[in-house]
Amino acid sequence: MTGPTPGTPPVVLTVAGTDSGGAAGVAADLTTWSHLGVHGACVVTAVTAQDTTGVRAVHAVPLPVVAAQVEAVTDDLAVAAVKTGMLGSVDVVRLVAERLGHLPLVVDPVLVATSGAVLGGADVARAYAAHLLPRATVATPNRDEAVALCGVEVPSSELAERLADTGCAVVVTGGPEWRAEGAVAADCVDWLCLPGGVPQAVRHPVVATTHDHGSGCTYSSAVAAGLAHGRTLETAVADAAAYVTGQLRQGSGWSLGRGRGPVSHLVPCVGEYGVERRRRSPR
Ligand SMILES: Nc1ncnc2c1ncn2[C@@H]1O[C@H](COP(=O)(O)OP(=O)(O)O)[C@@H](O)[C@H]1O
Ligand SMILES: Cc1ncc(COP(=O)(O)O)c(N)n1
Repeated sequence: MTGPTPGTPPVVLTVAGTDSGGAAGVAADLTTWSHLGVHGACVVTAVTAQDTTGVRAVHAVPLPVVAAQVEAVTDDLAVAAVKTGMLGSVDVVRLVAERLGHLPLVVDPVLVATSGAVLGGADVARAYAAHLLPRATVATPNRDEAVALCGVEVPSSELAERLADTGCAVVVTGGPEWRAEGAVAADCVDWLCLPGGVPQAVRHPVVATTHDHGSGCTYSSAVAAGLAHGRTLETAVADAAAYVTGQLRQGSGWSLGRGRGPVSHLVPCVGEYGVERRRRSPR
């Protein structure tokens, strides 16, 4: 059997919702992947009418249409990694677990938007814990989502440790903790824990910005790109933090929208922010 032609990019699939404001969801995933040298395929689970101030309406794509998109992609393309964003229903969580759970899988358990809108209820949180986290390579909840998944308010390091007991690696991201403290700390801290391991702090510089809508989607997509390029989880997580920090910095002087503006999805500023534009996979 012959492999792909040299230079052919790995394929990464997002299963996620759309954000009409272009900050989060499928838009964030595909732009991140175009910067990080992977080809992005997309299965749309929900259409949201959303801007920087909130979510006005959600239309769930019917389950058979979600399933047909999954089939169309997997029948034709060699998917190297999958990333999930807003799944929105118990049925879609189960579908992803059944049809895509055998692939390298980054699960961003989207339950609450930056604006506070609920994008997945308690039943969806339970379905993630029961069906999807045990099959994931890594889950990347923010602190609020980790609390919803665990059902307890404990420090982020402990949330990561508890969730890793479901069988996947976990990164509890730290952006909102920093915002809640109301003061500008020097570092953002994400907590990484491997199953059976000890939580490790992944630190990166804080960016003072109100343009952070979509940062969680951007981060988890960057992790999936790293895995698709064959990097270790630790390297993929560190690279993703560097990437999202650069994109947050690039948009920090912007004034887009009346709420929390989009994280920059423009091409990374290579020299200024120290972010490599593209690293070729050694295929
Ligand atoms: N102001 C910030 N400065 C630097 N990094 C940030 C900032 N806000 C979020 N991040 C980083 O962005 C990534 C996504 O985190 P987070 O904002 O918690 O996701 P979500 O959008 O799901 O709430 C994490 O690596 C987090 O540390
Ligand atoms: C369709 C969709 N997917 C994901 C998010 C979460 O992103 P954020 O936490 O930045 O609001 C969102 N708001 N909308």
